[in-house]
Amino acid sequence: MISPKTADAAPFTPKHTYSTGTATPPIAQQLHDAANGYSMAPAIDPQLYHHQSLQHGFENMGLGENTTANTTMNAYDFTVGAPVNPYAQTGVDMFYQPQQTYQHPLNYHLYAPLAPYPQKLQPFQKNIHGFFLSDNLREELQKKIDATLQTLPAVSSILPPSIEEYHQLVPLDTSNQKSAQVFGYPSWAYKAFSSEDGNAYALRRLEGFRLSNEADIRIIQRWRKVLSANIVTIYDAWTTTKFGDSSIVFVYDYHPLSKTLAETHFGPNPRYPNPTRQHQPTGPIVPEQVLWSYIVQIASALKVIHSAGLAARVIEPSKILLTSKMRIRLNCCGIFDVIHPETTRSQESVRECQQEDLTQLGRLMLSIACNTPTAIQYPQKSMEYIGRHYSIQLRDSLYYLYTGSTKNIDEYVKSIANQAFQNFDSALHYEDSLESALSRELENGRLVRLLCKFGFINERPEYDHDPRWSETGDRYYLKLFRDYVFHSVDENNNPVVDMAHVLTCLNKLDAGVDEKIMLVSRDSMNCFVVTYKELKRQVESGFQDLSKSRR
Ligand SMILES: Nc1ncnc2c1ncn2[C@@H]1O[C@H](COP(=O)(O)OP(=O)(O)OP(=O)(O)O)[C@@H](O)[C@H]1O
Repeated sequence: MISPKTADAAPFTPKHTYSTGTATPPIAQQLHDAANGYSMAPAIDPQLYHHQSLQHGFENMGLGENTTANTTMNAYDFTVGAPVNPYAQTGVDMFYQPQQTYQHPLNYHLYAPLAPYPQKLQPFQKNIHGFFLSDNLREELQKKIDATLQTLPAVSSILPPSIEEYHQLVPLDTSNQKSAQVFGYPSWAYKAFSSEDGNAYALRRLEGFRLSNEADIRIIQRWRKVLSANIVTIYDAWTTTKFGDSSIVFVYDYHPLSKTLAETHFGPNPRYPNPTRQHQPTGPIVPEQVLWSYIVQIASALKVIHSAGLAARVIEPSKILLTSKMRIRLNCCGIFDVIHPETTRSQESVRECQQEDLTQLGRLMLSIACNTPTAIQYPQKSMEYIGRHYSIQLRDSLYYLYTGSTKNIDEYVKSIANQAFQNFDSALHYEDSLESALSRELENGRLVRLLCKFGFINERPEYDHDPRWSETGDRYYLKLFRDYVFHSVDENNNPVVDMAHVLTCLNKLDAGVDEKIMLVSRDSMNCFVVTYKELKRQVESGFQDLSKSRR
């Protein structure tokens, strides 16, 4: 449960800043403040500013301790964040803005969207997507959370309630027909929660496996250190009899809602359906860009694995996970090294396995490009097909791989460097769009806290007889402000449901800006001109009063 104290978080107090580089406000601003009857906010002390603004972030999260004016931390103690003047040594720094002229603190009530801008809008236009995550991304993330938290009480009678530190097992397999094709043992995948850290993990169980030598499992310690964005990280392995047989279980990161490449390309609902459903290559359906992206990502994983003196040995369509948009990861790494330890005992056999990884990569990509898992059985036809529909670079690259002509991963990575750069560029574009999406959510947590305070204060029955809330009382504005924000009507008396208006008003209230608004009484007989600053003061004092009466 979130403590009600969270709403107690220190309010956001922007300070006046002026670009003259001095602490004195411009005359126009002084007149404006005087006319409004407000005293000046304290001038910025550069010694304090940086620390305060950092601290402010924590306070706003309801986590911080109060800062005091005696803080002695020097803003320039922070090497990161202090701007560097590139002209300082050359004597041509007159065009370089000194630090004091930056407008600090930032105007938190203003939204400044980050590129890329999907739609061109006029400066005064805003749409709801400018404030929140896109529906698609939100839905995807929410579904992932749902899948992570899902439990299946119905299976609790079939599966053990816990194994080692893991409990609440949920089967991940999409069918209960198990083949032993890949590992030689039927394998099962489960999601489970760890009681040590509360996180979800994927457990991979090989049914009927007996470990003959305890030392064989130690290789997992080496695999734990193999970290790559294209590998599902492994954590642990142990044998167990809790399933009613002798099984071995491997613990991996859980990636909710992932699909294997087999499910994606050859499953019942393939992403690029083969129109004839025959084991023959068909039309150029999988875009070449997708193929290169897979190749580059798998090559990147292999580079890390081979550099660690290991071999992947699971370049199989059913053992590669598509964990989000165009993101693939090698799954089940390390299992073969435990169940067939003989192949890891000499450098020569490891090298053979590494060579086999490259051949398997060629076979895998051949089958995906030809849209059929059996493409490798017709190498001639498949290559002709690829030659007809894809670039020469792709055709040659696959040919060298699956025929075993590529000597090692380093050589291969060099040969696909141009594709790796393209892939890198796409990844950076995607990162930009995610960062832009993140910035839209930035202020929303703050607004929720403000709304909570507002909810605590407004329309409390015990205020009914409080003179401060009566039509002549000083809190009356808050009531009218609530009407102004949420209950406006248009000229035809229809409700105005405008999220942008609500968010803009709340942001200005939170920042306590000097802007004035006109509030009209419910009977339209009176109107009041009041600043957000004044309203903010009233929200704070209303909330403080409530908090005091709580104690
Ligand atoms: N680490 C993981 N995180 C999330 N989901 C996973 C993870 N590992 C596997 N899965 C999911 O579990 C399901 C079963 O995976 P599995 O590797 O057993 O595939 P399979 O097609 O059943 O292969 P096989 O026939 O070899 O068992 C797949 O849908 C896969 O996406």
